Order: sequence, then structure tokens, then C-alpha cells
Amino acid sequence: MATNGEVKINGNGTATQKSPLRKITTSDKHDGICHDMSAPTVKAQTIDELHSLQKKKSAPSTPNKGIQGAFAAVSEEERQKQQLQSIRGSPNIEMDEHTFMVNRERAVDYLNSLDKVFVNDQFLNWDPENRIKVRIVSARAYHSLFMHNMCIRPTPEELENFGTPDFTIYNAGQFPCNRYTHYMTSSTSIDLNLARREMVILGTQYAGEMKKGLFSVMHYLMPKRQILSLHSGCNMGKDGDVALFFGLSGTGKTTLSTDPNRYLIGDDEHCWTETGVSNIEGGCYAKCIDLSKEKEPDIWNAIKFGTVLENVVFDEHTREVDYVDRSVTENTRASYPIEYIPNAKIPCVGPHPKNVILLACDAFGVLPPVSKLNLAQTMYHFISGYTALVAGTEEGVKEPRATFSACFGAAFIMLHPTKYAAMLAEKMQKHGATGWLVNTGWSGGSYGSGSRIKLAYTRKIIDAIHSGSLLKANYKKTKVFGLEIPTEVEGVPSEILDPVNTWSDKKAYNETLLKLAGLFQNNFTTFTDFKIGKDNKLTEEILAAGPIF
Ligand SMILES: Nc1ncnc2c1ncn2[C@@H]1O[C@H](COP(=O)(O)OP(=O)(O)O)[C@@H](O)[C@H]1O
Ligand SMILES: C=C(OP(=O)(O)O)C(=O)O
Ligand SMILES: [Ca+2]
Ligand SMILES: [Mn+2]
Repeated sequence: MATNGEVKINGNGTATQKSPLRKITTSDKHDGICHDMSAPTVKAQTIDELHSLQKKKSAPSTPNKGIQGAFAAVSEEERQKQQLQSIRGSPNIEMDEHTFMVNRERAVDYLNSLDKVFVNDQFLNWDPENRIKVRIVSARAYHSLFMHNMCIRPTPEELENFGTPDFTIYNAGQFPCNRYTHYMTSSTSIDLNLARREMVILGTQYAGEMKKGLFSVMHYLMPKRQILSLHSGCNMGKDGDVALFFGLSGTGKTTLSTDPNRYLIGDDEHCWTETGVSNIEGGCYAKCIDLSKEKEPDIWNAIKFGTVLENVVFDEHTREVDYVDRSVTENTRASYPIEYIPNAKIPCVGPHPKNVILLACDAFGVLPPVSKLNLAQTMYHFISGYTALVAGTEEGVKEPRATFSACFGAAFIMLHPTKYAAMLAEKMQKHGATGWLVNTGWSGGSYGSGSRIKLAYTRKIIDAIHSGSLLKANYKKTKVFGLEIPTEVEGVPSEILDPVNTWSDKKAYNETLLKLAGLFQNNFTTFTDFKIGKDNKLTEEILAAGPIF
């Protein structure tokens, strides 16, 4: 399926007691169909409408008994605090236990109807102390191979002693959910149940749902252990300097963490503990639209036997892939085991990060190619989670659309964004990490008039961050966003470092800058009522770290 792969999880973090099924009462409509009238149907057409319905419902009152270990259910009070709908911008909605079971049974029945299913037993997290065991039951070899590549592969001995998994996925993606089932707005549903430790996939075959669903589970489990889960890429230099690359889909986490001069720790999902960083996964999931051997040799070479290519168009006779073809989707992908990258760091762990790079693909073309951030600015931009991509395939879409996704992962986070932000601030402070904002998007104008910043320039900028030379550069402060921008970066034309220079229409530049600043300000209004750190100082600084105009 050609989707962008953001997960929609209908989860429920509580255990439940089996309540007797409601009796089905049929309607008197004489159309030959048995209508279940025992509960009113959900009329919502959109996720927003569903959210509003959800808020009016009282929280399910289910006792939390019998769940042990990391999955221990939280108190009702705590649970209410953690309600997913309190996370603005989250595409997830809370689902009741009964509906979960309806979908689960549908998926399991479908899988049971097949001659064979595929079962993967694998691990998540290279940190052995905080590793979980996952089982993936799927109908298609494609899904099984994908997870074989993406999760950590056990040794034959580890497989022998695998035991009971901590979490199980039932992937019945070829089979739709039933649109008469409560909450279903389409034939696609990805349901996550933390109490049962299960995930059910119906009606989508986008493989990314499995990995991102498990990532959501980690976003719940890890913070409970004071471990920060991160939607970021991660690599390490020869001297052991670690960099994190945060960013929404398509901003460059995979591309920039895959760097021939550095060790790859991982491209998408990490944990930051008391001892350092660890990759959650055992593979990478690279976008391959317009992939070229010259610009991205490591990713190009990783596409070989064993790699799963998704949604690409290829010649059926020569089997040659046309990476430029976007007729299926822009979101073409390659999934390969991390060891397909020659300089992967195995085991995928490293020391505390030195640089925290926030990536934004600014299709408005007003954010500088690179800015040095103070801690408060880093938090402001981390909580904002901005990017603006352009709909590449939709005709007539000329205006960039801003996306704000808290912590660069509103779809995956399970707690309030400020909880993750507070942990990040504490860790960055403690280990003296520097924050950076890198625009991998447009320069010289917005989408339509300007062009995307050359990957070669972005790589030079990243090189200068890694080497420490950028820290020592001369800086000036930009108007409105108040960002510190360097006057020179080796290998990058100096005039592009301040975006105002690259726009021929200065009036349009100023208007676009103010427009984007307004969008930032508007988005941040939900976060004015929070506290980060022990006193109010950092909180006040974060609130002041946004655009001023
Ligand atoms: N200046 C740039 N910096 C980073 N990526 C760029 C740049 N210009 C073009 N690209 C392309 O943008 C895409 C970034 O996607 P990817 O690295 O997969 O993002 P993510 O892992 O964050 O989803 C790649 O296809 C890459 O080739
Ligand atoms: C795996 C995905 O993430 P990203 O685009 O961040 O690499 C995805 O969107 O399906
Ligand atoms: Ca994504
Ligand atoms: Mn990626």
C-alpha cells in the first residue's frame, strides 16, 4: 500500500475484566441485512470528529490486575494523565477493549484460514538490559522478511531459548477491518494493546506500520525506566563522538546518519540511557525516490539480495529499478539489515551524544541551512517538531504545508511531549551536548521558486558540526526566529547561510518568514502551560525561545 506510513494506533493501556457481550438487537429495517442496533453507530468521518466523540465518552473503567514487569499497568489517575488525546496532533485514538478484541479475532481468524503463516521471533534494542522480545505473525513472506531485516536477529542459540515473547504482532494486512466495527473510519486499522502486549494490523500492507508500532511500545516502556526513546538517526565518528539526527519523515535522518566517514549506529529509533545510546532496531528503512549511486553510495550498495524494495517500479525483464518513477508513490523504500552498511557499528551502541541535530525540511525556504541552538531553543524546536514538505505527487499543490509533530514523533509518543523534552534537556545539559537546527529543505525561495538545498552542502554542514569547527565559527543572530547562524562553513557558499541573501524578492521573503513564525507561535500555544526541569527558569526560557515579531 502506498501510504506515508504514519501509524494510527487505537490503543488502550489498561487491563480489562471480561464483561459479557451485549445482546444483539436487530433493527426493523427490512432490507435483508441484520443490523446490530445494540449500540449507536459512530458517525464520525474524520479523525478529528472521532477525537471529539472520544473526549465525551467516559474513560473505560477497567481494573489493572495481574500485569507484571515493564508492562505493569499504571494507576487510573496516571493513566488519565497519559491519555493519548491530551497529545495534540496525535493521530491516535483510544479504543475500548471490546473493539480491540473484535479486530484481533478478525485478524487471527484470517491468519488461521491460511495454509501457512510466517513467524519471526526477534529482539528490539541493542542494550541487553533493556531489550524486549517480539513475535511477528504475518501472512506474507514480504512482511516477515521486512521484520527480519528491521528487528535484531537472534543467534540460533538465542532463538532456541527464546521463550515467551514480550510483545506480539498479528499482521493480517491483506484483510480489511469491518467498517461496521466501532471506531472504524476506513478498512484500515492498526490497533495496539499495551495490557495484552499485542498489536493487530488490518487493511494495510505498508510494512512500516509494524516497526513504527513497536516504536510506540518502546516510547511507553522506556521512559518508565528513565530511558529516553528518540525518533532519530545516530552515528559516531572515529574518535567516539556521537550525533543524533531528529526529524520528521523525509527530513534526512537516514540519509545523513548513513555517512561513509562515520560509524552508523542506526537510522531511525534509539534510546538514551545513563550509559549512552543504543539502536532499537537491527536494520534501516531508506527512502529511495531519486536514489543515485553518486549521491548515496552506501544506501545504493545496500540494495542487494535480502533487501526489501517497496513500491518501486522496475523492468520485469532486466529487473532494473527505476528510482525516479513515482507512479506508485513518492514513498518508495528499501529495508536492509544494518550490516549491509559497511561501517555499521555492531553492536549498535555508543557513548553519550555530543551533538543533537534537529532536521527540518523547510519548503518555505526561510529557515537558515544551519543554526546553533542554545538549550532553550533546542527544547522549543524539539517540542515544536516542525517540517514542511510539499505533496510531491498531488498536482496543483504549490503551497508548502507546515507540519508540527511534537518531539518529531507525535504519532509514536505515549506520554505528554514535555516529559520527553524534560528528559532530553536533562541529558543534554548533563553531557554537554550542543543543539543544532539544520534546514534540509528550500533555499532561494519557497517550493516553486527556490530549490532544495544541495545534499552535498548539507553534508559539508554536518561535517563541520561533527569536527567541532562549526562550534568555533563566527555567528550572527537572525531576525524573528533569533537563530545564531555561522558566517562561514567550509565547502558551503557563504551567501546561502543567511536565507535573506538567496531570495531575490525581499518583500516575499519577509512575508514568508512572518507567516512561518506565526504558524510556529500558533502551534506552541498548547504548550504554554507546562513545566520542564526543577525550577521555572528553563520553562520560561523555552517559551521565550520561539520567534519574536
Ligand atoms: N539537502 C538534503 N539533505 C538531506 N536529504 C536530502 C537533501 N536533498 C535531498 N534529500 C533527499 O531527501 C530524502 C531524505 O529522506 P530520509 O533520509 O529517508 O529521511 P528520514 O529518514 O528522516 O525519513 C532523501 O531521499 C534524500 O536523498
Ligand atoms: C519508517 C518511517 O520513517 P521515516 O520516514 O522517519 O524514516 C515511515 O514513515 O514509514
Ligand atoms: Ca515516519
Ligand atoms: Mn528514515
